[in-house]
Amino acid sequence: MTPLDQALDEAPDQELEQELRRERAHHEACRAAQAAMAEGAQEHVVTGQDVSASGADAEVLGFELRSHAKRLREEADRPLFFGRLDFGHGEAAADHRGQRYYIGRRRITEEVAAPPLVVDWRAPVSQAFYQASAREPRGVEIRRRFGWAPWSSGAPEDLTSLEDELLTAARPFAPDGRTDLDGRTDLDGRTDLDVRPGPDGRPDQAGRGGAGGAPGGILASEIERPRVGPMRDIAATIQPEQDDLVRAALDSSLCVQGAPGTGKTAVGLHRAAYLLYTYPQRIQRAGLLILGPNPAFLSYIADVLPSLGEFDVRQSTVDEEIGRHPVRAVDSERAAALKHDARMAEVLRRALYARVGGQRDRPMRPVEVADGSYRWRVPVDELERIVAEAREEEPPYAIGRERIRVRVAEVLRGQAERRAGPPGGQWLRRVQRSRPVSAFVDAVWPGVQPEEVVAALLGDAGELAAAAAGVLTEDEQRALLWPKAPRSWRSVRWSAADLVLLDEVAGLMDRPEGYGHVVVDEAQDLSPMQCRAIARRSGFGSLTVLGDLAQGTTPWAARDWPEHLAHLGRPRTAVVPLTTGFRVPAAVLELANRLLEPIGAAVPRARSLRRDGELRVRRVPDPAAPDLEAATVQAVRTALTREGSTGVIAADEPSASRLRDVLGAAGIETGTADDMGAAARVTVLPGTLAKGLEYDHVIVVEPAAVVDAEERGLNRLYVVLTRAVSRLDVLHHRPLPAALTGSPDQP
Ligand SMILES: Nc1ncnc2c1ncn2[C@@H]1O[C@H](COP(=O)(O)OP(=O)(O)OP(=O)(O)O)[C@@H](O)[C@H]1O
Repeated sequence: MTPLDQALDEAPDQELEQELRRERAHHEACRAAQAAMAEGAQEHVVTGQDVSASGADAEVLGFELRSHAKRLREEADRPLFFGRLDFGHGEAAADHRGQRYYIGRRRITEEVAAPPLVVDWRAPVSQAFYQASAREPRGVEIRRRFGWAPWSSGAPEDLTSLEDELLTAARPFAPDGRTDLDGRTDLDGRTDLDVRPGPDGRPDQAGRGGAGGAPGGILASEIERPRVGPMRDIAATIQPEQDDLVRAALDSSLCVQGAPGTGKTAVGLHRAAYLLYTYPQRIQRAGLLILGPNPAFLSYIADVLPSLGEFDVRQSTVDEEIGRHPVRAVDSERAAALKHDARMAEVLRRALYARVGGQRDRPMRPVEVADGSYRWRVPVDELERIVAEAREEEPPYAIGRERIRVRVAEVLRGQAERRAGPPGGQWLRRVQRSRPVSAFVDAVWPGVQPEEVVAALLGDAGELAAAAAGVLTEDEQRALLWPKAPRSWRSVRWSAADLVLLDEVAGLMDRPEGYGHVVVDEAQDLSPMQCRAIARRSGFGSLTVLGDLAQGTTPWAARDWPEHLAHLGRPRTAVVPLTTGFRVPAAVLELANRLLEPIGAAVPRARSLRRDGELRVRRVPDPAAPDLEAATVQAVRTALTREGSTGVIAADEPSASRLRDVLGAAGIETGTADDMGAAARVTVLPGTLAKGLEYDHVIVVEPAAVVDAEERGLNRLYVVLTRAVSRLDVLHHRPLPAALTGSPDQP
């Protein structure tokens, strides 16, 4: 029994009604304050435009204030809080003794200096809302959760229920955890509901790891609500072990190994919002980047941060980040795998630095600079020393060039100084840029483009052999070589994997400006070379790495975290498991978990919080359907009789588009994975795009074809089967993959 059920059981209805009325009144007050805040922001827009110093300033300031005002207005009809904390009077309550706080997505105040009507969920005091338990109440007497009628933009919010957990009891609980304590609480004379500690009378239900037990009523209905459209935030129901990750300090990098549906993506996004709130200066200066696997996934998660009040976060894919050129060529599987191999980093480094020192057939000559009636001269042995030293220091390539220039000029300055006293800064700059010095720099440390280096390497067997000696076998070198050298590096048609190589070389030349924090989702799928590209972009910042080794589907997917984290430049990062599943119902998870052994990934299994799911496995033809297409139409029609979204997942794009046609012919409107905004309730997608997404009802068509479609087909099937929130239909004509039926209790 949930606390609310219990409360309803024992508290007279009118008492609950009265309490709801009081809370609605508080919400009205918050609403009014929020409207005033929005109005204030609007006034700032006007004054901001008037007072700013220049036209350009006015434009920037005006834009920012306008967007802030607009955001506040847009949030106007959303419930403004989801929780409440009533602190007790004991020592543990510290500064919050006797205080009551409402917790919401945004801070709301009547005036700047007044205590807030609603505290931001990310504020330090709000942490108790997520972490306090009967075992460790953190000074909290009552934690209240609010249940709102499903909210949709434009409709007024409606508070329909509330649920209290009594964390500090007046008398000790009985040894079996049950108690007949009344727990009557009277805070400020405002709360007079009879509430008993925890569901089942168990005081520690809300204890740490509470997510492993049966969730309470409001949490359960949040987890089990039907899904429609894009992903939503979980600020109201973050679980303690998720909260630990969300609130980890900015300086520490994290790696989360989490089974499907354990909330990795949700944790990553809420962590981003937390960091922006907690370290505004550091993060806003350096920026925060969220990396996802593909545009369909990015459009699925796009609304979460804005709904938490954060609009200025870059959400992108690795391919987009390193996309210096459009992709206009396709590699063989072998060549692509080699280009993504970590050994390429060394080959490229050698290829670039092979240019340093000048050409062997052209001996070095002294550098001579004319200066009025003088002629200054740097002899060859000195020049050789300068180049050797700079090379040994291994600076980024572009900096190496400047170092040579400065040091040669320095020798010349010494000579001039001995003759005529210290020359000025202008003299030095002129010498540094003089033609003989520049010609020397160009000869011994030539300026190059990354494209030039990569094209020369892949287009010339001799150059590749020199750079890859002892690193790649001859056979591997042959697989990498282009069939014919391009006429110029400017005309090369680059493949996706070539862009990774170009980024590596660009990174050797200049360190890219890094982000303050990068959240990397589906990180198991990155290649070592992609990991290096991310490491370069987070040099002085930290990383949140989210993934699941069992869901690795690329040819280069990670098989263990420590090695992968080393490629990401964070070798000693702790790997934290998440195992409580919030998406996939137990019956479905049990089926999917059968794949874990044949997949061979050493990962902890998920335990589902959901008991409500349905799983149907149907072999076609059967009396009701002559083939898979007819069975799919039937399954979709049944799915449409229920609430929520439906995803039809086929092995590849040709089969998905055929199913789209068949469903269209049957009068069923369908959408594709990347049009989140579309009205269609049915999405048809290939297995390759299913990663990270979820649908209430999933229909998997021909699992054996999913397995056959690619090298890591079993991993792909594991991903595909774990997309279902409530119901999974498996339709097959071919026998099911043995890995699924292997266990005695066949589906
Ligand atoms: N604490 C929570 N309260 C309510 N819902 C939650 C909670 N944690 C996760 N969820 C929901 O569970 C679902 C799965 O979460 P999410 O997509 O973040 O999992 P994931 O680990 O990234 O899954 P996958 O590996 O399959 O991509 C989402 O709908 C998310 O909103």
